[in-house]
Amino acid sequence: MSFIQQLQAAWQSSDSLLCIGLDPDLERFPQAVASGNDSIFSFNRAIIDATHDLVCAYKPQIAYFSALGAERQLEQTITYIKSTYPHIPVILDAKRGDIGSTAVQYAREAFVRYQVDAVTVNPYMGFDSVQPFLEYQDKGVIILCKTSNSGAAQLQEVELQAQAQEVQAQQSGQKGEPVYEYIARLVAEKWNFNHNCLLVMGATWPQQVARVRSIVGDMPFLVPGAGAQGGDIASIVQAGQTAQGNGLIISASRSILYASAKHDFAEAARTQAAALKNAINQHRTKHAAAL
Ligand SMILES: O=c1ccn([C@@H]2O[C@H](COP(=O)(O)O)[C@@H](O)[C@H]2O)c(=O)[nH]1
Repeated sequence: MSFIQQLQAAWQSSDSLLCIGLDPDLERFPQAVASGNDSIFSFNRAIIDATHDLVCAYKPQIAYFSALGAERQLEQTITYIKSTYPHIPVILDAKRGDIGSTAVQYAREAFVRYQVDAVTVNPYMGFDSVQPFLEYQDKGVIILCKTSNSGAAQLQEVELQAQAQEVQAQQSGQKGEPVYEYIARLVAEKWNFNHNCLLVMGATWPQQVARVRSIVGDMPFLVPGAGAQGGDIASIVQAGQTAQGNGLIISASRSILYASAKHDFAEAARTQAAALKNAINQHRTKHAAAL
């Protein structure tokens, strides 16, 4: 089964577009969890068990594990999801991008070592840096397009103009195409030959999400920035959903993981996740509960 098919099945069975980001930060763990062995895995497992019926995906961010030398606990977390809730796709947020020979190793790291279903990739170094990922036809390759952070505008909003037309365009005051739109077009028209590409579109940019939706058709978007970064749920769902009422993997990490710093953290995470799932569904034109 391809990643896109797996995602469609997960959207349908969970009736949810919500993804929970697994960004385990020891300093924010409840004391009883932080002091145990394998505390990162124990924390993640409690969150996963409390929320598995509310999500269409989980998204571990690799830096939170590798910074502590806790790759073993990342493997344990992924294996736990795959063995206990095999219908839930796992997205590794790694934002890899390097020359082709190194990209081959990054793709192996994600898809062979960690066995995840999809990985985030930075397109800045061009096609040869993304190609090794695209060759894993049944895996998802989620390419940064318009990221959720405020600094994203510094590069991704820069307007491009074809050189021959540049002077004419400047004279007429005509605007060029922003970099993020160019990336969206490039991915949709040239890189998606295996039908395994998705785009990262930050929840903090609803206008840009609507614009890119009009360029790439039904290509799914990973939408980080709901929750702690303040992305507006109504605007993002209205801007990004497809005619089928899906097309979005809306991700939140800290607002769910750290809803409580006490012994009831997993229960509090469930309450937050359920509220976010329901808020998203309120703005979907079509979803299972409404049919
Ligand atoms: O554009 C992007 C791409 C990735 N991220 C990642 O998502 C989570 C967001 O965490 P919150 O606590 O929900 O803010 C984090 O792992 C980022 O590395 C992003 O924020 N924006």
